[in-house]
Amino acid sequence: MLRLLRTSIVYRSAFIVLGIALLVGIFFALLSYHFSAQSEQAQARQRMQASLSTVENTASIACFVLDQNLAAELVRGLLKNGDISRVQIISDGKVLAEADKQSTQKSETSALAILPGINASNQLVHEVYSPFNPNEKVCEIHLDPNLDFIREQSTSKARFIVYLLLLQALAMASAVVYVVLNMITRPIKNISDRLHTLAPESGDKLGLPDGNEKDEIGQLVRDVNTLVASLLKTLNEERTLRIKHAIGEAKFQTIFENAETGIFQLNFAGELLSYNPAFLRMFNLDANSGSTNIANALTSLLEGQELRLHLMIDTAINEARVMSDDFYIQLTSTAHKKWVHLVISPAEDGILQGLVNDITERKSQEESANQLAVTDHLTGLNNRLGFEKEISRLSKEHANGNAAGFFLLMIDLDKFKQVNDSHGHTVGDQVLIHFSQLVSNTVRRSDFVARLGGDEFIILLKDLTHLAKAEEIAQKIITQVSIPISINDKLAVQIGASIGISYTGPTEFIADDLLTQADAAMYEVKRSGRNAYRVVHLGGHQSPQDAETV
Ligand SMILES: Nc1nc2c(ncn2[C@@H]2O[C@H](COP(=O)(O)OP(=O)(O)OP(=O)(O)O)[C@@H](O)[C@H]2O)c(=O)[nH]1
Repeated sequence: MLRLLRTSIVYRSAFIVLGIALLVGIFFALLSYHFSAQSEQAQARQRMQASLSTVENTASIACFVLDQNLAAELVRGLLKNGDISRVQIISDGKVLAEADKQSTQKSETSALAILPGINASNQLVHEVYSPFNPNEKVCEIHLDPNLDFIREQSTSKARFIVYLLLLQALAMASAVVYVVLNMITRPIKNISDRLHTLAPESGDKLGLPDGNEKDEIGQLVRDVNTLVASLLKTLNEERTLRIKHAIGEAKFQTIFENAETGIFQLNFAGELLSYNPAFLRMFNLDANSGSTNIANALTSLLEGQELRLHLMIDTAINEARVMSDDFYIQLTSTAHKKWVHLVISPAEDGILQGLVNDITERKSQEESANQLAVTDHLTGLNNRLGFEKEISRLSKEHANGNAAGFFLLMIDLDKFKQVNDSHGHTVGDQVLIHFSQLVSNTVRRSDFVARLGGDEFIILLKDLTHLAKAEEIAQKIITQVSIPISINDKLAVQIGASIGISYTGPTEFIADDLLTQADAAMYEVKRSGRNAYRVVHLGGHQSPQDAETV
């Protein structure tokens, strides 16, 4: 029952209407019962008065002559009136005649209780006057109302009204049920059933219920159709977007997986969060390398360059910009050094994204080009540019306090012009090549040899503080260069070398002084007869051990 009330508008509305009708009916029944009791009592009094009027004359005579029989007859006659329960005729304080109905006394209390508008005090007392003298009272007639009778009368009237009201309530409830069922519930149920089977994707719409086209239900159906159409449109748009998104994702996934460029994400500590296969290939890693090794691949493989990497990360985060730099990686599995170009940019919160490309080939081409730029094409030694770069590098090393002292030997060949003049430039070239090999074989691999131009050479004897060793090398060169050089086993040419030697200590470094003074020393040798060496005494500068001027 409760479930029906909860789930059915018909039952609920019928129940409510019936309940209200019953309450209203009970209220009006009580009201009508009260008023009908009042009116019944008044009518009873009128009827009693009417009965008295009919016996007025007879009573007057009976009292005047004190005829008890007539009085008794009168009393019986009056008692026939259903509204009267007891009759007394009293003359001069004595009861002339009296009679009552058996049940009157018994039910008086209950009748009083039921009928608040009627009580015993409603006794009707009628004075009777002499038939001959209208001013002479001869007796009184006391009539008690028959309360049971009056109650029955009023009750039956009230019951009739209650029945009528109940009938009306029932009729109203039925009407409400009918109206609600036919005008509200059934159309709504039809709409609901239709909605259950509706296939909006095929363009289905709810039909307008007959007779409801212009009312609220019709409006509801139109609104539902509009809502369904708009939902369908949104669903279609979302589906299209999802498909596009899926296609896009698949494309990007393919690019991500197949790209030759390493793509990765890392956190601010430089730990990898995600990476593509190209990234693993680039760093000679694979799925078996272990997650920790992979996560730390960048920082561990860029050993010695972590500072630059973290500087890139910090700048990318703090200045929100794209940072890039070249790094080399020394892979354990291969002997060769690999060069990578790293691009890092901030992505989402706490995450950076990056690209890494293998630039080993480009780097080696660059290195070849750089090498070519600093190489003397005839002898394969460094050229003037190479020398200048080396001096500049050493200058930085000294500035950082990372350098030891070294000797600079400025060499100019003696009588080389004659070779050219006598045997031609080709022979001169061969002499230059011979000399460069001679010098290269005399010094250590870590020393630096350059041809500044023409027949001018320079040697940097690095990490050397013993002048004796420098002098020994200078002397060795002078000795060896003075041995006639055989050209194609057909010709022997004789040259010599003048050498100026300067020195710089581990801390102080003035490149121009070093070169100028070595040059000056070399010219000094030239002036003094050639084919010898001279050591510059660098006053004010730290002198080499056992320094001396030769
Ligand atoms: N074969 C050849 N000769 C060169 C080259 N570059 C410069 N020369 C020549 O080298 C000579 C160098 O001149 P000098 O140093 O004055 O001649 P030198 O005979 O050695 O004179 P001293 O140094 O005074 O002994 C010149 O004749 C230049 O033309 C080169 O690449 N090949």
